[in-house]
Amino acid sequence: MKKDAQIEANYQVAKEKYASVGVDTDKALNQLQNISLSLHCWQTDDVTGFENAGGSLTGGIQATGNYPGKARTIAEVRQDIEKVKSLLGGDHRLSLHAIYGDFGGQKVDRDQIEPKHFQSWIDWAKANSMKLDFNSSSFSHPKSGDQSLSHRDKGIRDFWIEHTIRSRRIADEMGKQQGDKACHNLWVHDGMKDVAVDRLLYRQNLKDSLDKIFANKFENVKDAVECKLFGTGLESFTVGSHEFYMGYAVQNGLMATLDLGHFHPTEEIYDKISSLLLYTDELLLHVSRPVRWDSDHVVILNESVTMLAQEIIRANALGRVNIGLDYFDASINRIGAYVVGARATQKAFLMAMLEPIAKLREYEANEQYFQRLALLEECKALPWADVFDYFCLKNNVAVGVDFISEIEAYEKEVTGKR
Ligand SMILES: C[C@H](O)[C@H](O)[C@@H](O)C(=O)CO
Ligand SMILES: [Mn+2]
Repeated sequence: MKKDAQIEANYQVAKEKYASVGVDTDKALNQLQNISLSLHCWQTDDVTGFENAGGSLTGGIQATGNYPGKARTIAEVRQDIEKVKSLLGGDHRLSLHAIYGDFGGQKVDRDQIEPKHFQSWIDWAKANSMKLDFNSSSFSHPKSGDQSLSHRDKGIRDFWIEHTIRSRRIADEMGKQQGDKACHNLWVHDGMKDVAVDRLLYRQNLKDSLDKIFANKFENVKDAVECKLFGTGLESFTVGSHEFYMGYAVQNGLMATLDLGHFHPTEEIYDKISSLLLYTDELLLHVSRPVRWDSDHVVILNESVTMLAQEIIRANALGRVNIGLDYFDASINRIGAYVVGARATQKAFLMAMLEPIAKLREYEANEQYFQRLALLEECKALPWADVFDYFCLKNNVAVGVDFISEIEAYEKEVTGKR
């Protein structure tokens, strides 16, 4: 049998198997088609950007490894993203950091960035049927130090307030031109390496800076604030903790950003979804993979991601969750890393959408807990991978392991020559 015909035949068998437990695979495929991941531009170049290409990455984050082929120019970042896009079914967004502006070789400081520095991105995104999201960048700058928006020095705080207001304005312009609100994510690394005694002061400063930043509403922006447990070199105190930002988001009608790597090592973010969504309209996710710390390993189909997707689908919250990716691995082929993580996220959502949720709910309501557990276990072995292959086939993107050779060819022709 020809390969495509085999995929179709496998899908028909899978469809029947799922139908026997009350699941409509065609419906799940339609839902998956409409999930837009926000691809993070920084996987292409190890969070370097175009403001200070020779500078080091600061702010408690690290991209480890030195695999050849890192993107060095805007053209190369775009070329890589176009390649990634060609290997993913569905329509996806791109999340840009403020350091990725098209500065035309000029030195433009962070408190000077303007929408015009991102116009070529807006045009490129439009030409590639992508929508944009945006992030202010507090790291890798002489004024970053250990604190930015919470610094004791008002001059430093004002610099970062100006940067963040400008970043929101850029997101607004993106949202306006693409006819769809852009998510703006605010994460700052602020903290201390050793015991802090005046935690309240720094948190008051951060709150005051946020009040100034969010004093204006931008019509085309969905604002999010991202907490963190700690950064490297800032292990003892993080000003923007989960409680801090959760309180701020709820009080001010913003989104909280949940990054899988920003919590205690055994803490899972899936269980935060149904609590947070009782108090905020929407959420932003940073799908990542922590290994012992916020190491930003490539996302794989692990329990944290499958449980997160399940919780979102079970809570009927797909329309209230913005799904961003956030990992950067410089030790393996970067495009391969990008695609593995994005596909793993799509697979997790598909698996969640293929759950026989009505039956599981019925068991739970009847206190039939053995039956609930048994069906959950059986679901793991249902042929979801055949449904995913069919999704790729229908989208005309590489099926199964075929994307490996496509990425090898891209390495040979493009990234390997950089
Ligand atoms: C580039 C960063 O990873 C990103 O802005 C932020 O979301 C983060 O997760 C920092 O740890
Ligand atoms: Mn993040």
